[in-house]
Amino acid sequence: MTSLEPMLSFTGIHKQFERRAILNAAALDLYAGQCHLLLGENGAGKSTLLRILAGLLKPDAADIHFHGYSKPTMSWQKSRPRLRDTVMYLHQSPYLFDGSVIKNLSYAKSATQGGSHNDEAVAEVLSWSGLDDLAESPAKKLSGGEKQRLALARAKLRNAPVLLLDEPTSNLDQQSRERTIALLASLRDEGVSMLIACHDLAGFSEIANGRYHLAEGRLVRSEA
Ligand SMILES: Nc1ncnc2c1ncn2[C@@H]1O[C@H](COP(=O)(O)OP(=O)(O)OP(=O)(O)O)[C@@H](O)[C@H]1O
Repeated sequence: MTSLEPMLSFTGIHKQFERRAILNAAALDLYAGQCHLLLGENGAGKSTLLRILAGLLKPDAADIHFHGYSKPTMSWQKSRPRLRDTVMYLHQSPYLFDGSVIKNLSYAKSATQGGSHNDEAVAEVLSWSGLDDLAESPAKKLSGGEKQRLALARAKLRNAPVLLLDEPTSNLDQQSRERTIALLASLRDEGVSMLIACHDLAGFSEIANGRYHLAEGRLVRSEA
């Protein structure tokens, strides 16, 4: 599922830390059902950008346009509540609660939909992520790859239209990396818009529709 018009556009993103420009008039579009990679050296500003896009970090300036939404381009501040509803940011090390895998999923669902424990949707994402056998295991004891899959299962439950992922496969072995990438491909095919920060293509090129390269505060886009 692809669409020619972006669902979300950011322009004029500026961010400085201690007078150093990390983002300098950066601009970026996100499309339903498309996956873009965000490439850049260590310290280029990838995590900073993702946190701004997710409504978590205030930029010095940024204009945001939600396509198909009646309001015109808005400032980051005004867009923030809508960004928080639309965009989900997944950390490199997923943040998990004490308690079982299923508790982590049930909580994720109830946070937005008031759902009950162990319902059909939770069972479905457990199966989707290949975590059925670990449903009752403590989430914090999972391997790195299992934690990533749990984070993706939670994201699927929440139905976030946009997912931002910060190095989701770093420190994973080949098999876990492939399983994670397969889940990402499935989310993209369901219409989720994705932006994945990574240092190199690291296996993502097969699911990417295009790339943004961040260097010296500027984002340069290229197609896959
Ligand atoms: N709160 C802050 N205060 C000052 N400087 C910061 C702050 N947060 C990030 N930085 C600096 O901004 C730059 C960009 O950091 P960021 O974490 O966004 O880079 P990155 O591209 O994600 O790096 P990596 O690939 O190593 O994760 C770095 O030089 C970092 O030290």
